[in-house]
Amino acid sequence: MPNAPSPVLTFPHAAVAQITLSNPPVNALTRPATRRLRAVLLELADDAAIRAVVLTGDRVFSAGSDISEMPEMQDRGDVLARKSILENATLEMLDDLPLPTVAAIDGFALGGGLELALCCDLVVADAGARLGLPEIDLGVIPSSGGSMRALRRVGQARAAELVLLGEPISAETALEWGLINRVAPRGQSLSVALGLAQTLAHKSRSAVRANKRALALTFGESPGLPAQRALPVFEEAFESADGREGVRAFLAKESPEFG
Ligand SMILES: CCCCCCCCCCCCC/C=C/C(=O)SCCNC(=O)CCNC(=O)[C@H](O)C(C)(C)COP(=O)(O)OP(=O)(O)OC[C@H]1O[C@@H](n2cnc3c(N)ncnc32)[C@H](O)[C@@H]1OP(=O)(O)O
Repeated sequence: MPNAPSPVLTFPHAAVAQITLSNPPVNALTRPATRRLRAVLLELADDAAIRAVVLTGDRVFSAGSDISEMPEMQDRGDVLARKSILENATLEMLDDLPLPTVAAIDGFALGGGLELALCCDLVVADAGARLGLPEIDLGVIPSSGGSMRALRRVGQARAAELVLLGEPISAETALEWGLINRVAPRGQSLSVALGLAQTLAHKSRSAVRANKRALALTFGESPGLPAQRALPVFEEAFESADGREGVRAFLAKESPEFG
């Protein structure tokens, strides 16, 4: 998808929209891409012809937030605050979209990439894909509700393993844990996701909305609210000596030396 602004919006089937993260080589999530995703979500929410959405990545899903953007934010709290608010609001928009959403994960979904995928109603991963929340190895935490969304899906013990060990898990383990819905044969996650989206596109629009709202209410509040409460925790870790060391070391391709 040369030159198309990421994420790229296409319409593979009648009533189905496909959003493709496209920022080679790892589809790192940049602030411009976040703003574009917001615009795309607003467009789809108002498009009566669209009845289901698939979110995927070009070749891989995403390695998470663009770490190269981070040093500036660690020096400028105002930029960090704007980024955090923008990202949380964007993920909540995806969470609350009045359309069924399906994530198709190929390669890996790490950090903010997994946080993004977990905002979708259903998640399909390619066999052999890797999913994780490795922010601890940068000296920080998932900042946009990934911990809370993972906790809702897999429970305390396994969510703690994801965020404290920071080690990616396989698609098969993610399915066993209840983090995702389907493991597709290699190379088929997108086609499986599009198949689910076509089925969902034939459901009652109002009943889909009501069922999404009922699921969200079951937990008492949108995952975005605890994420907002956790923002000070994220910002403190992000601006700490270890947060700076984690980002520095990654960009320098060195092992971090945490305090
Ligand atoms: C459409 C946008 C919507 C946005 C919606 C809102 C945003 C939601 C997110 C909000 C989240 C906020 C808090 C979240 C924070 C994070 O996500 S922190 C980042 C977490 N991710 C990681 O720690 C992964 C780091 N990368 C890796 O582990 C590996 O690179 C890999 C992905 C497993 C790939 O490994 P490998 O195949 O060996 O290739 P590499 O050589 O390591 O990498 C290739 C090049 O890509 C660069 N790169 C990799 N990851 C990132 C990254 N996250 N940001 C920026 N750049 C990255 C890497 O440096 C290499 O670059 P070059 O050396 O220049 O080739």
